[in-house]
Amino acid sequence: MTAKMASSMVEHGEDAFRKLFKFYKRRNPPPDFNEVINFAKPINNDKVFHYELNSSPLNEEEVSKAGLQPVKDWRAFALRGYPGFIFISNPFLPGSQQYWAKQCLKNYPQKPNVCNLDMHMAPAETENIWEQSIDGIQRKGSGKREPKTLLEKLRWVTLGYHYDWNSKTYSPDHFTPFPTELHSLSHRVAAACGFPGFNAEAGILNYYRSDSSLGIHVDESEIDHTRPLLSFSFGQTAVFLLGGAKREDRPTAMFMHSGDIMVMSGPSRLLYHAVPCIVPAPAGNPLPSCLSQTLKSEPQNDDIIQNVNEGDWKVCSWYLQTSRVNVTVRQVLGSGQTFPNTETLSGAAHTSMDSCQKSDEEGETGTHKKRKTESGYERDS
Ligand SMILES: O=C(O)CCC(=O)C(=O)O
Ligand SMILES: [Fe+2]
Repeated sequence: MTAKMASSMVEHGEDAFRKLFKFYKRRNPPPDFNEVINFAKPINNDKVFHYELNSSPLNEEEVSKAGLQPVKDWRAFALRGYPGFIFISNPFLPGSQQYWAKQCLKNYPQKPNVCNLDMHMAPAETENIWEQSIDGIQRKGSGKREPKTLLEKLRWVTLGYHYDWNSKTYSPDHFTPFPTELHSLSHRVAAACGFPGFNAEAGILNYYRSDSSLGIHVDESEIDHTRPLLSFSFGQTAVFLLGGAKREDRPTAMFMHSGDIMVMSGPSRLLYHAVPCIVPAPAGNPLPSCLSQTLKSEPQNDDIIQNVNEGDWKVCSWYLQTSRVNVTVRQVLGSGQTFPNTETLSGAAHTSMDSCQKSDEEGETGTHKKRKTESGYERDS
């Protein structure tokens, strides 16, 4: 292929990744999801194989405190051609996803964490996103058109080292404590996947409404790429596209359901990926059944998982009937590593900014891109 052909393909959005991204993003008529790998169903795909996890570094009690089944019962998969990529099909204990979903919707958007609303609202106005939204949500049943609540306007939240969407860097000057319970969950999942000592230092929560998408990108801002990137999803199902080391490589499509965990490590740590769409919920079944389950036994005081009260769950389940929350957890620095000096950082930022702008979906109105704006990695909603 000539360079001219390649650049014309990019201009017209015709490379394999863009083509598939647009295919799944289309709403009318809805796309055919036949080719999308569904890890929740018996696998009949040559690309997929069972992945053996290592349950020995963890005891059952430890994982159950975080709301996870014993590691030996997890259904973990790998994909041929993607070494280091691990997909764990909902390893959560019945009822425990409610706790994690509530943390994502009620607690993690709270200060000192940073969210998209902070970009154009005064700190006092984004102090109580949850409380401010409750009244509006309760009025919604009245039939009158109510304005969008802050919860519905939430697009992203950052934790720990707060990712700077403009410079595409983390900085030691912009750090707040990483939530301890999410650190514990991540540490345990990473250990089961062969990464003991994982240190959760940065988190990005993405809030997807039914028409949201996330553009093609690579997560390369972390300083140490030998540590895995973990991803947890709650709520509606998404189509996830996992591409190659080159932006235009043809991706593999898979469903990410509520409770699923993805680990991108080794050679897969720096692969291009995207979320072209949220899959419409089946008629009459707006909430995935794993989110309607309740805990089998009363949580103990030293458990991470706690009961979610009825009022809080009412709000969460209303929101999740039309939304998906994804949490990615990252270790930014290797052990003993420190941040490079600012000079080096700003140089690196320029390079990645340029490549990102070239590679994004021009003409896709508002698709959520890795070049983050106030509204997220540029999304549709
Ligand atoms: O929502 C997802 O599944 C992916 C999120 C993601 O790629 C990111 O936050 O970098
Ligand atoms: Fe990502």
